[in-house]
Amino acid sequence: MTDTGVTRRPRVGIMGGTFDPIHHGHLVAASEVAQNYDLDEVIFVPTGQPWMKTGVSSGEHRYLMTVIATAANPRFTVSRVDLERGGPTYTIDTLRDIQAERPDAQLYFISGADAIAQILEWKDHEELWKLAKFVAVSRPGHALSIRGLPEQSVSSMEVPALAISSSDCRARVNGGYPVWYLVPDGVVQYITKHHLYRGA
Ligand SMILES: Nc1ncnc2c1ncn2[C@@H]1O[C@H](COP(=O)(O)OP(=O)(O)OP(=O)(O)O)[C@@H](O)[C@H]1O
Ligand SMILES: O=C(O)c1ccc[n+]([C@@H]2O[C@H](COP(=O)([O-])O)[C@@H](O)[C@H]2O)c1
Repeated sequence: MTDTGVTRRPRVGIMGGTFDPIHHGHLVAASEVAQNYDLDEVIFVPTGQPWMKTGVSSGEHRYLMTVIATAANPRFTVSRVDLERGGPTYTIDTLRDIQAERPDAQLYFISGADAIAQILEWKDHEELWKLAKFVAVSRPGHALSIRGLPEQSVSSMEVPALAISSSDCRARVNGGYPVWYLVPDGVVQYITKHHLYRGA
C-alpha cells in the first residue's frame, strides 16, 4: 500500500539468456535495471533450445550455474519454464508462462544491445509488446538502438560496460585461460568440476 491507499502492482524483471555460462555482464545488467526500474524481483530464465544458437551445453548445467550465480541476491530467482516447455525457446512463450504465474505483475524483459537489435526476427514479435515492457541495456561492442520499436513498450539504459561474453568465457576455458572474476566464483568451480568447455 502507498500513502494514497493504492496497491502498487509488483514489478518483475525477466532476464532471459542461454547462460552458457552466466557471467558478470548478465548479473550487472539485471542489477542495474532492477535499481533503475524499482523492480521487486528479477527472474533469470535459462533458454531451453535457443533457436538462433548451436552447440549449446545441457540445460541442466546452464540452469545450475544460473542458480549458483544468483543465490546470494534475495531479489534474484531462476525459472525453469523455458527448460520444461520443450522445443525451441521463444520469448512469446516465456512471457505467457510467467504472466500466467504472476497475473498481477508488470513484466520487464531485459535484453542486451545485441539481442534487442534482432528482436524483429523473434517469433510473433508484434505480440511481445502487449505482454511486457522491454529494457535494452548497453553492451561493449554493440550499438544500442531502439529505433523502429514501439516507444510505449521499449526503453534503453546505459549500464557499466563489462566486455564479457559467454563465448569468450568458453574459449578461455578451452584454451586453459582463467575465467576467475569474469564469472562468479561458484561458476568457475562448477565449470572445473564438470569439465565444461574443454575440447569445445
Ligand atoms: N556483457 C554484457 N553486458 C550487457 N548485456 C549482456 C552482456 N552479456 C550478455 N548480455 C545480454 O544478456 C542476455 C543473455 O545473453 P547470453 O546468455 O546469450 O550471453 P552472451 O554472452 O551473449 O553469450 P554468447 O557469447 O554465447 O553469445 C542477452 O540479452 C545479452 O544481450
Ligand atoms: O523469441 C524468439 O524468437 C527469440 C529469439 C532469440 C532470442 N530470444 C530470447 O532472447 C534471450 C537472449 O537469447 P540469447 O540467444 O542471446 O541467449 C533469451 O531469453 C532468448 O529466449 C528469443
